[in-house]
Amino acid sequence: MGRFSKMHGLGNDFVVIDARDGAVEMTEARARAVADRHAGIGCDQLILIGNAPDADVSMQIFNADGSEVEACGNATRCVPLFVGRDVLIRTKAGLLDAKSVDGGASVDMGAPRFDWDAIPLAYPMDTLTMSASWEELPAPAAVNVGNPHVIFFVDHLDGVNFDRLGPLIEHDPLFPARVNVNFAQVVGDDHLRLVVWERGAGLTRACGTGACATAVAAVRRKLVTGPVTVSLPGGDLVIDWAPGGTIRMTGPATHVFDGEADWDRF
Ligand SMILES: N[C@H](CCC[C@H](N)C(=O)O)C(=O)O
Repeated sequence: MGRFSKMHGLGNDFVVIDARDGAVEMTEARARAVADRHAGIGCDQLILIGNAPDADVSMQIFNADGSEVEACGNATRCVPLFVGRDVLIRTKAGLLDAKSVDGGASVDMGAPRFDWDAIPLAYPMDTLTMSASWEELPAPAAVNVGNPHVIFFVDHLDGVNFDRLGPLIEHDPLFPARVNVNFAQVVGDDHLRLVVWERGAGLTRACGTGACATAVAAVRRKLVTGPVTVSLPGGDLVIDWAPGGTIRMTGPATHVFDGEADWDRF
């Protein structure tokens, strides 16, 4: 039997498995089965916390579709709560420093990347204003914050067909690793609204890396000045970034319940 915690960041929910005392073999199929909201435990992402030679813990991230990915902002804020102290976390995207704050955590998410082949895109392109468009959407920006994001700034979020445009863009061949699709509206000089269609998970109530990527793109386009409040359907995050620096994300983290499961049954 293995211990897990059900946790979430603004309603973006996770099954966090403790693999520090014994390895848990995670496959795409097993991650999908655990994440299944009818036949499994149910989550947007499955998080495996293990040991690391160069950090307090390691973190592996699996989307609900089973795909293993490099970064998850909302889950990163849950790790100090899960471990019980401030932690340095080894991830596929690098070392992340996560510190508990009242009701959540503040995380240094590292430096954003903008080169077309770092997003990645299938061919060279300006990533501040991409020479690509989808139906009525304006030309987007693209940012990698450990994982790939494309960001559309629209005048009004109401009326955007997320369920149709999200998967269409997620799977566009311009994005060889697929992409997280961010739909943003500027509501103040330090305030954004954001809805995210997540790669491998679909519409979620919040996306931490999406908030980071969108705030960075908005600062680059001079649409806002930092620190930026990003209002997602599940609540607000504060993102602080200036050109040349790393991204500081601050926001809630919630522990719901603990459980035990026999992972060989999934
Ligand atoms: N769907 C993302 C991973 C989870 C990101 C999100 N839940 C967050 O809080 O950053 C991807 O495939 O890159």
